[in-house]
Order: sequence, then C-alpha cells, then structure tokens
Amino acid sequence: MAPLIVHADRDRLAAGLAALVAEDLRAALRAKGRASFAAPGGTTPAAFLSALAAAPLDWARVSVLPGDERWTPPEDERSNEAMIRRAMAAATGARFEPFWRAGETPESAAPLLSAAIAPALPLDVAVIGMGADMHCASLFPGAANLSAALAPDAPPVAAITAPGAVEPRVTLTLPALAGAGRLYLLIAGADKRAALRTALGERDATVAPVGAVLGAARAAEVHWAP
Ligand SMILES: O=C1O[C@H](COP(=O)(O)O)[C@@H](O)[C@H](O)[C@H]1O
Repeated sequence: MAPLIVHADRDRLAAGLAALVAEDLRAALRAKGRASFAAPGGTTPAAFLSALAAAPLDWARVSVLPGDERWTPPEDERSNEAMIRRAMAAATGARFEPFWRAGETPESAAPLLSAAIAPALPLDVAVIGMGADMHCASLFPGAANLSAALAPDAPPVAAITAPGAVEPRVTLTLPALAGAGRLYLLIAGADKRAALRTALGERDATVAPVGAVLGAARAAEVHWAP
C-alpha cells in the first residue's frame, strides 16, 4: 500500500513534496539526460507547483504535461494548463505539452495526444490530485468510458465525459499514471483524507479510481496536510 506522509500544514506540504519531486527529476536527468513530469490540475497544487518551479533544476531538459485537462481553452479560468503555466512560470525553458487543442474534441484529440506524449513515457514523475468523489486526474466514477481508461492496455490519453465533471475532459489513463517512475498523490483537508480512506477500502475500481491507480503504481506515496 502507498505510504501516507502527513505534513503539519499546506505550506510544508507544498515545500516538502516539491523537494522530493525536484530530486526525482534531477535523478532522471542524471540517468537519461531528459525528464518528464505530469502535473496535477485543480486548486490544491498551485503552491506545490510554484515551489517546484523555483527548485534549482535544468528545466530546459524537462517535459511538463498536465495529468488531465478540462476541455476548455487556456484563456478560461478552469483550464488546468493555465493554472500550471502560471504556477510554474519560474521553470524557465521547460517544455510544456498542452492537452487542449483548438478545433478538436476530447475524442478526436485523445489519439493525437497519446502519440504526442509517447516520447515522454514512461513518465519519470506524476503528481495527481483527488476529488472528494475519489476521482484522480480526470478518472471520474460514473464516466461512461471509465473501465476502458482503467484497463491495463489503455492508450496513454483518453477522453472522459462524466456526470460529476463540469465539462468533457481528457486524462492520462491508469497505465500512464501507474507506470510513472514515481507517483505522488497530493491532497489536503479532512474531506480528502476521509475520501482516501474510503477509496483504499473499495474493491471496485470504477467506484474509486484513485484506489485503482495507487494500487497499480510502480512506486506511490500519498502526501497530505490538514
Ligand atoms: O477537476 C479536477 O479536480 C481534481 C481535484 O482538484 P482540487 O481542486 O480539489 O484540488 C484535480 O486533481 C484534477 O486535476 C482536476 O482536473
């Protein structure tokens, strides 16, 4: 089971996880000359991403991609791409691989994105968040094609439409996330900790996608603060 690391507060969560991820990326750079990092979306990770971007690292050799994207242009305040770019502005030279593509739908974009990110796979590091409904990235309970996105042979990127999601989305699938050299779940607050406890006790992957992803991961840790 993925160990749970408890931080005293959200500032220490952001700084502590950033230090770990920066070291993972440095190790990948030393080993291979390049590194890949999937960043979480939503509201929780901005402080972590800013702390990470400030870490001394040769960002020009790092590929950054979102773990999932709401199907909305980067000008929209709900865009994960916009949040990640803003929070990681200090990561000078990092190569960002956007998921939103003008003129495409999630369904038409997913195979294009799977091909585009293939050189970055397996990911060196993926950090994911979680909703209180136990979704992670955009692997939402109740999504029509969730089982396909959780399958061991799923392509790296899938389109997702779910009742619990405001807009259609694209997401990294279970094999892309679980295959990362390091997978971290970044969560904060009592509601998320309770949801994680429920998820870890749930056997049905389509009810608790986050439990399935953590369970399949090569190396996973959960980082939480109140
Ligand atoms: O919609 C999303 O939600 C989750 C959780 O976000 P948070 O705002 O509760 O931190 C996030 O991990 C995911 O990337 C995002 O698209």
